[in-house]
Parts: sequence; structure tokens; C-alpha cells
Amino acid sequence: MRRGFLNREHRKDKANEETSKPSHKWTSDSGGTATRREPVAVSSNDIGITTRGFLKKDYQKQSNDAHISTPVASVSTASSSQNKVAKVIPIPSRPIHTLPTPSPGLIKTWGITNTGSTSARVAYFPLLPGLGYCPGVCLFPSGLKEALESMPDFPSLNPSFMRPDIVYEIRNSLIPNAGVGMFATEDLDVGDMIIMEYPFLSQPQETPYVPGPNSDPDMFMRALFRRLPQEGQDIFWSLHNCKPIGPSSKMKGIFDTNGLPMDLRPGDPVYVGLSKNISRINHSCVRNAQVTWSLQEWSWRVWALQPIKKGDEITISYVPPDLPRLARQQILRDNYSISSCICSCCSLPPALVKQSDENRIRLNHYTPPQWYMDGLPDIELEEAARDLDPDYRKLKEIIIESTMWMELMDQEKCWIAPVTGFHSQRLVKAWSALGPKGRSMAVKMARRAQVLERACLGMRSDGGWEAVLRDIEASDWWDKARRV
Ligand SMILES: C[S@@+](CC[C@H](N)C(=O)[O-])C[C@H]1O[C@@H](n2cnc3c(N)ncnc32)[C@H](O)[C@@H]1O
Repeated sequence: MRRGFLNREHRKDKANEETSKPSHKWTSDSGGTATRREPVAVSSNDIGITTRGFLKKDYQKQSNDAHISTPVASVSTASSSQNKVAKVIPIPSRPIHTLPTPSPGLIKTWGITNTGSTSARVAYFPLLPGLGYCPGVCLFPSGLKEALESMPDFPSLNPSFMRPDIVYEIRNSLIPNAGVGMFATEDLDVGDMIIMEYPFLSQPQETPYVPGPNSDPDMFMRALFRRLPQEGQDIFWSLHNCKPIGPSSKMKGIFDTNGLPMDLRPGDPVYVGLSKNISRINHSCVRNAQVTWSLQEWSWRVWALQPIKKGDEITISYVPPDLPRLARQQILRDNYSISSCICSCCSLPPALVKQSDENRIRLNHYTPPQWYMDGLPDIELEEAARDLDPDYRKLKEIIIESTMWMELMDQEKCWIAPVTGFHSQRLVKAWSALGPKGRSMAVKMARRAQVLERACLGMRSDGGWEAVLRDIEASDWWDKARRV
């Protein structure tokens, strides 16, 4: 039996609010309707590349079939940048190496390491203003706390990426047998921050344990728990436990059901933490939100990945979303006791599930080129821009290919960070390279790249997109296809 949950206010005013607005279209999945939505239209542009509706075609034929118009006679030579003080704004090319979305599905069961050592300590995290309800407690192997504290200004908040108002409530979910969930209390746009929250209890995914007749596998967690203020202990026990009591203690069950990953520094142990409200977000394979972790702020943020209407349930994915349905359902069953997901993707008729599985497998198998992952420049695009073919054929081919990947992710509502990063950045560059003819698409893609990157990465800064959007004619790729 799940407990009802009252949402308490724990926000404070902030100096600045995030201003960026999204350009990206997604539709909410809440309510579990089984309708298939059409791919989002991406194109309509000045140079006649028609990219809409790729997904209705056979993938094998896409690059041949996609309509490329007859030659563009000439591209306007007038560039507004010519009258400006020369200032080149780089289009962001930051490679995105890993799937950055923390989701509980990525967490395996909280394990126990037989290290023979029980050396660990509990650290208190002071409550940063506006972030929570009680100081957080965290278990650290010796040395790690000191290492984190030696980071400049750790922990500290970035006031530009906070929101003072509460735009969600916790109430009974409409998903059958899902307990409570988080719901939007106002309309949210793609890229809007929904909530920022602090782990009130965190520890390594694996804690040391010396097996023995009287030893207690939950020893560390109990020690941690005892140090929680009463309010934190009450929140802990109110969280859902999807694990059968018996092999697993209730404490461990709650931790495994609700834990969210926290990336510390490379090489540090995998950490998992509990939060009061984010731990209430239910799963959907076509999620409308994404969780990111900020080590510097010792907090998670949740971002809207689709437009979310007031009253919609906010959902995240507990599983890597680019798996086929059966694999997703298996993880949901094993880790979260979710016997069957009824999201709009899992409830499709069999033929469409097959198509969706193929799309997701395709995304799963795709990796952006190694040079991108290594942070090297896009020579291929440079060469295409430099090509003297009056039809810009090479550039158009790149645009068509990248648009196809973006459309595929739109159709599945399944954004994979490196794929999204690579193709959205590439599209901004390629359209910009076409100068005035590509301007409207370059701006559209830059807005979209900004929003998606922020939602995928939880960036503490704009990452450079705002500057590009303010003055795209001053970007390093502007009109490249004509100039060189
Ligand atoms: C992290 S908790 C989410 C909050 C939880 N609904 C509650 O009442 O506190 C995860 C648990 O919520 C339930 N749940 C989440 N998403 C679900 C879904 N799509 N279908 C069915 N149950 C779901 C499952 O019991 C799962 O083990």
C-alpha cells in the first residue's frame, strides 16, 4: 500500500531565471494512450532540401529518395556580418561522450562488496539555500570527502539555473498500480527546468561488508540513516519499496527502488542517492523529462524534454531507452517490479512495436564518428562546404543524413545524447554554411541544439548557443560554402 504524499515547499527566490525557450516538439506521453505520432516536420527551407517524413520511407532508400531540388542559381552575397566588427562566434562542437541522463534504471541492485574493510565515514552536507528540506547525509570511503571538499567552491549553486516557483505536485498516478507520481501544475516547454533537488541520503552503490554470522549487510546504511534528521527519516520511510521483503531488507528495498545515480569524479565509486520528490517520478519509455546530476551543486535537476501540459504526469526512463520493448520490459520487471509498461510506445499494435524496436535498435547501434567523440574538427563537413559544386550536393547529403537521425529520435521520442549532440551541432553548421539561404534552418536547429543539449546534459552554462543565436551571421560557419 503506497502512502499519499504531501508536497512541501522548499524553494527560495533566485537572482536569475533560465530564459532559454525551446524549439523542439514532443508530445506528452502521460495517460498512456496508444497512438502513434507523426514525425516532427524539420524542413521547408530556402534551398529546397525536403526532409519531412523521412521515416515513412524505407531506410535503405532514404539517401537516394530524399528530394533534393534542382540547383540553386546563386546565393546572396550580401551578409549582414560584413557590416559588423569582425567577431567570430564558434558554433559549439562539444562532444557528448556518455549517456548523461541519470535514471534509476541504470542502477543495478545495490550491492555489497566483500572488501574486508569497513572504513567509511558519514559526511553531512549543509543544506544549500532553496534546495531541500534537511541537510543531506552521505557515506564516503576515507579520502573522498576531503577530495570533493578541495574542489573550488564545493558545493555551490549556479543561480542562473534555478527556479523559485514550484511547478509540480505529487499525487496518485493515472498509471495503474504505479502509486504516486509527479504532475505538472502549469504548462512547461521543452528545456524548462522542472525541479532541482538535493540527495538527502547518498552512498556508494556498493558498500564494504565483512560476511559473518552476526554481520549486518545494511550496517553502513543504518549508520547513515541514524544520522538523518527526523524529517529525513520520515521521508525515507515514506518512499516506495518495490522489492519483496525477505531476501532484501525494507531499507535496502527503498534504496534500490528509488536511488538515482550521482556521478562523482572519474574513477570514483558509483554513487546513488535518494530525493524526496524526484524519487517519485514514474517511468515511461517515451519520457517527457530527463534527470541530470551536477556534482558542483550536489543536486539533480529535472528538465522537460517535451512540451508538458498542466496536469500531465512527468515521466523519466528507468531503462536505456534505445533498447527494444522486450529488453526494456525485462529490466522494468526485474528492477522495479513493473509487470508491464503501458506507455504509448509499449502499447502500440504489434506491427508498430516492431517498427519502433527497429528504430531503437538502429539508434542503439549507431555511434557518432570517433573524431567527434575525440573532440576533433568536422573535416568532412569542412570539405563539403569547400566543394565547388554549385548544387552544394555534398553539403545537402550531410544535411539529409543528420536530419534523418534527428527525425528518427523525434519519432521514437528517444534522444540519445551523443547522437543528438553530433547531429544537431552538425546541422547548425551545415545550414549556417549555406549563408542567408540556410539562415532560418540554422537558427531553428541552433535553438533546438541548445534546448536538447541542456536537457541532455544539465549544463551549468548555456554552452555557447545563446551567443550563436544572438548573431548567427557572426558564427564561424556562416556562409562558409560561399566564402571558401
Ligand atoms: C522510483 S518509484 C516511483 C514513485 C512511486 N510511484 C511511488 O509511489 O513512490 C518506482 C516505482 O514506481 C512504480 N512505477 C513507476 N513507473 C511505473 C510504470 N510506468 N508502471 C507501473 N508502475 C510504475 C513501480 O512500483 C516502481 O517500482
